[in-house]
Amino acid sequence: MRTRLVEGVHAAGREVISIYERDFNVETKDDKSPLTEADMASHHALVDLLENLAPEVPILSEESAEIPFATRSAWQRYWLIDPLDGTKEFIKKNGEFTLNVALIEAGEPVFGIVHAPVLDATWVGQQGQGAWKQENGGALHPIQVRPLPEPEQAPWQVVGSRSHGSKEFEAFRAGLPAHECVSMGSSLKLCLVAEGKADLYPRLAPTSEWDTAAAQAVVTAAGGQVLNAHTLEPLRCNQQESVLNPFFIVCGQRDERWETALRASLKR
Ligand SMILES: Nc1ncnc2c1ncn2[C@@H]1O[C@H](COP(=O)(O)O)[C@@H](OP(=O)(O)O)[C@H]1O
Ligand SMILES: [Mg+2]
Repeated sequence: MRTRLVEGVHAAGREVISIYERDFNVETKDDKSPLTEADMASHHALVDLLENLAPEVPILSEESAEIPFATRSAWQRYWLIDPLDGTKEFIKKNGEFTLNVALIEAGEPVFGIVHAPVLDATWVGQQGQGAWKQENGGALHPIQVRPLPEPEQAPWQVVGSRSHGSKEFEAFRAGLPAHECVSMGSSLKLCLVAEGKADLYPRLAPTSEWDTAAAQAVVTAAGGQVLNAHTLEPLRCNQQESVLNPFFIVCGQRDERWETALRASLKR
């Protein structure tokens, strides 16, 4: 099943690339966010894939999200997909966009695939099994989060959005010890933490559950955590009518030094 899912997501990625490499239309959705032909092509390819592989499991996609909470709150397990995360990066043609497929069980992302077709990289995480990365057509290899370095050994690596910063994010950084900040689009930021290339991704700005679920499964299977920035409890899906996430932070380990900076940034 895992192999067929990864192959299917790669096939959807090839459809996305064929649109990326030519001129494409950009529409504006009701929430003012952009939508391209590629978002819809990927949505249809992924829905076909999942309906073929597991017809009994319902699907919630960013591009077909009008399912009332009264219906989906009864779902014990479902697929949650973001066919194209980082649409702004897709339009800017910087390659920093991803296809995202998560399996949610009782609100918890237990399996996830994140695929970046231009970068030819895929991350997979499965609860109880582990996390892996595949790049440049090679085999899947195991990944894990890294221990938080002591600041005198190496600066912490902090990742932030390329297109959606916030004053809370800047306030958080101001309270940290020595660190470097890298900007990146889409769910790739969570994957950087999962593979031990970054230490923290504070997302102190809005996102939706489909933006994070697949990569949360990768991060947690790699030994890290995706925590509500206020409660420091793991993010859960499908708990309420709104699909918006709370502000959150992605980390390898909890540590009093960044928790103090986080509390201070949220009080301002
Ligand atoms: N005001 C807002 N409300 C909800 N989600 C938002 C938002 N502004 C940005 N996002 C989410 O942030 C994602 C991009 O994140 P980043 O800036 O880290 O690349 C977008 O994904 P899409 O590209 O799938 O729409 C979008 O879902
Ligand atoms: Mg998205």
